[in-house]
Amino acid sequence: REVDDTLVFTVATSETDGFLRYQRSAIEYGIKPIVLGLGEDWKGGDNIRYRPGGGWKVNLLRNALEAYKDDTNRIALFTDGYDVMFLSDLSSIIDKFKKTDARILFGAESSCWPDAGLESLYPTVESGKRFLNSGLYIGYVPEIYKLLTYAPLKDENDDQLYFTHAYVDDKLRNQLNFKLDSNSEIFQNLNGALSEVELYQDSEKEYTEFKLKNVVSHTEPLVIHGNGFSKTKLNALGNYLARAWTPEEECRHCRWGHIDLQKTKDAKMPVVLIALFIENPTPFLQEYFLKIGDLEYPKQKIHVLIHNNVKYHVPHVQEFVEGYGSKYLSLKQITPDDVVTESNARDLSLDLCVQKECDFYFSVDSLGHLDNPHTLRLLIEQNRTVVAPLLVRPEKAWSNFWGALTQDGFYARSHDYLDIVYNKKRGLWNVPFINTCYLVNGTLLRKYGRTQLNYVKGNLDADMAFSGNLNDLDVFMYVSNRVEFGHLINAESFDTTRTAPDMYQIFENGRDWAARYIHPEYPEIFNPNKKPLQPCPDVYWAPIVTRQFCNDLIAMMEAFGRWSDGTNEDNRLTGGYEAVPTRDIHMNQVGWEPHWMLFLQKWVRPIQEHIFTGYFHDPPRSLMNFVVRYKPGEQPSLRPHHDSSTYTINIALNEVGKDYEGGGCRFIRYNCSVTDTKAGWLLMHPGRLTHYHEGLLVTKGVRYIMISFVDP
Ligand SMILES: O=C(O)CCC(=O)C(=O)O
Ligand SMILES: [Fe+2]
Repeated sequence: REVDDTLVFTVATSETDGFLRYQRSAIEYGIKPIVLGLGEDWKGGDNIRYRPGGGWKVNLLRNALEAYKDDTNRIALFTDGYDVMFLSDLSSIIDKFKKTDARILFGAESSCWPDAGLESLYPTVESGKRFLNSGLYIGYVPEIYKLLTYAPLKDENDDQLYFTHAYVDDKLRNQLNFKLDSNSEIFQNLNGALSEVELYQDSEKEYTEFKLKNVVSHTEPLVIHGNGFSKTKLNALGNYLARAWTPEEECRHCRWGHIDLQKTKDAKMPVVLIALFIENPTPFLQEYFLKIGDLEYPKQKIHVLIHNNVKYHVPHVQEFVEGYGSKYLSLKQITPDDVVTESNARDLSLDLCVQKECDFYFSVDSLGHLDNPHTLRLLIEQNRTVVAPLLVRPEKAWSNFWGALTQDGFYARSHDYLDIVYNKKRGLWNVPFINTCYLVNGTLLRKYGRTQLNYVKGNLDADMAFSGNLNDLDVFMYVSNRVEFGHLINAESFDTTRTAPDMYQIFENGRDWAARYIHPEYPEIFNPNKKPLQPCPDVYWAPIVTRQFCNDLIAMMEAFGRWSDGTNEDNRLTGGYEAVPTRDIHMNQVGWEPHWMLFLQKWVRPIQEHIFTGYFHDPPRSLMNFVVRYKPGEQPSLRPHHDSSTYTINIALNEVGKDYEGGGCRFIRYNCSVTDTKAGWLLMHPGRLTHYHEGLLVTKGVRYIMISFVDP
């Protein structure tokens, strides 16, 4: 049959990511291209725009067609191999070709290249594109053979120019019945036509798939060519086309090449170099390291390199190195004292990976929290040259990839960016820019030396330089959101001149703040099967914050140090007078009032609503929020009083019996005391009338509590 007799040719010297995509699209539509040049050195010259370009392609094809040159009815289809995808089966392509009545049909484009001087020789067209592109063509073998032999062509000469000369020669064009596919009935060259193409869902077949339509010519092209500067667009379209992603089956190309390591013995697992970069002060760095340490992957297969550029973080790095360092195959540190730039450190880490004969290179910046301990294994199993786990700032549209680029290489939003970031679509996405965390196959590092693959490119930041260089090398960068991998930290307002700076991160990094500072048993108070603890009548008792919270809050106050003097005069208050003074520091004195108010709203108010039912006040109001210090010789107790509050919370910040002796709170009307307070637990009680109370005598050590008079 005609379809079976049709010869499909491409030229590819190596199996680049683009070539694999080409082959997969061919398999999808049952097309079996003959690949010319595989494994050979490229002999087609340095033709960037039409790579792979060059006369060599033509000469290879001529040799391959020699045997068929007299087959009058045999058809041959030629496509480039690195930047092409099939969008349909061969019979549709042949049907459309036959309708053109041409014996040779080339794809068309809007610019006359490489010799713009030939423009005037081109015949005009009724509609569509006027100029020839040599990336895609089809024709009957005898005519194609004549075209390939009409003049001599050197390997390094330009093939497009060669074909153009033939086309603009009226006699030869007519003799060969040589036409251009000006309206993209079959061939869509993307360069210069980016705004003409759209994806659409074709639901006519057995199942829905994404197809391409040209909205200018109203055609549905069957082969697409991401020539020249349009390759990022082809990469974006390629996430859907050729059934890579379908509405029914979602990410079909996720399964291509996927490997399974779940049953692989530890000793057989690939060797990974994990490169950790702390380039700027970063909140929640201890948790970042814990998550690295918790990755479910044999540490005996992991080399670690840490580049820390921040003095403030030296103890955090040290903690990780002491806790985990000896478990890894090796661990190397570049410290702030070494004064190595980010790009240099990153380049060095690639070199180290090669030196260590790594199978994979895994880079994780301090902003990337890998909450999923399987991340490393899952990314290896995905089996791509470069793949990043999607990381997003919680609740924000800020992520570690860009879906599209502007002309000058900066961020542009792609049509599906938000769908991916919000996980409305899950899959594996070929994108032009990634950062923060990614896995690179070690073969890539061995294929390209550090002069080609590195973190330097003009004045660009290291991450943009790396992505730019990968783009230049035609290496695909995938980002995966097949599962949740983790999230991004926001370090924009992190101020390490403060004491306990992470405590101030409740707004920017709320999720991490809560994970570190909210007591893990906080939710228990809402457990319907449990009765809230009530040590005295209408005095409730519940865990709310962690020990770290308590320690950090004390540290903040002690670093500030200006405890009130315990007299009745208090110029911090509007009236300037305090009837029952304590030695204390207010939250607003350490710049922590807004943070505390959010804490009251998010974690204290729900307890109040749960316990004292029917009272609602959201957000809670509180003018008096302070830490009290009791100690013998200063102020060891507090005389009986009412609080000016609807309800009061009183959080113990340190431990009786360890940090101090005595202390506690006595509710006089009930003759009931809470003396076995627990650090991180709050007492909640009404402020007035019934709950007349006093602070009991501290006999030894220092007692700290945190007080708020809510809704005064
Ligand atoms: O020492 C205590 O636990 C009570 C403190 C108190 O009542 C207050 O600061 O208003
Ligand atoms: Fe009080």
